[in-house]
Amino acid sequence: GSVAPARTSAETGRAPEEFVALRTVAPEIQQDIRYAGGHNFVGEPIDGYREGECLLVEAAARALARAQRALARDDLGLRVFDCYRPQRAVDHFLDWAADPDATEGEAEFYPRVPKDQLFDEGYLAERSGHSRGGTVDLTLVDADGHAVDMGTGFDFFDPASHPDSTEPDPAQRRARERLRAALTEQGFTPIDTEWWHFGFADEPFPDEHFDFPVDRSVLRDGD
Ligand SMILES: C[C@@H](N)C(=O)N[C@H](C)C(=O)O
Ligand SMILES: [Zn+2]
Repeated sequence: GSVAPARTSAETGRAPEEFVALRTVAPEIQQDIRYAGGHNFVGEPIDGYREGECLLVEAAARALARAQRALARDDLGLRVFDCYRPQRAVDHFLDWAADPDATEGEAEFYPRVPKDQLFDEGYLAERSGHSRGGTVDLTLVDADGHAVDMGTGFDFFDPASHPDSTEPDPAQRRARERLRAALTEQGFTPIDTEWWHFGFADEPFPDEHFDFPVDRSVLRDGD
């Protein structure tokens, strides 16, 4: 008999088999998945985050595990804020950006850049590398597991968060360079606007933007 064609992720609502939970590959990496809860620039849980769990393509997860091991030799570690991001979450960001009355997060996250410029200025993307499963937002933690001071916080959309900004003090700038070195050594590429954002260069799905939910039950081993 004939073999049925493989059904796509869009048809099944499940993740391609390349996706894993970072927790299973690198349980020592801290996770604070901000879009699963209300402490983010929108001020509410973001569409598609059924749980606060870092999902990534396996090659990127293993590269992060190597970065974590290298940093541990200097009593440092990693904390991820976002990993795979469904397209419906990006669409939630777009809807939020179009609503001039939704300004709850302005003081904490974008006090100097008007929200209608966040996409044009490169702080948000209509088609994000996060939806391909190889991109991460993350910071350093110290030996006590506390976040290292990077000068600005995660998702502080502002020129001071540009990795090469001269606004942070020397220790903060060194911390950004340490994070950047740890990630680029393992095959990740930084961007110009956000010190916390890195894309895995050798990604298996360079042209896809997935929309399955953030939920371990969509993974190959999740049922
Ligand atoms: C929203 C922020 N955490 C981020 O990831 N920005 C980049 C540009 C993106 O949305 O891909
Ligand atoms: Zn990002």
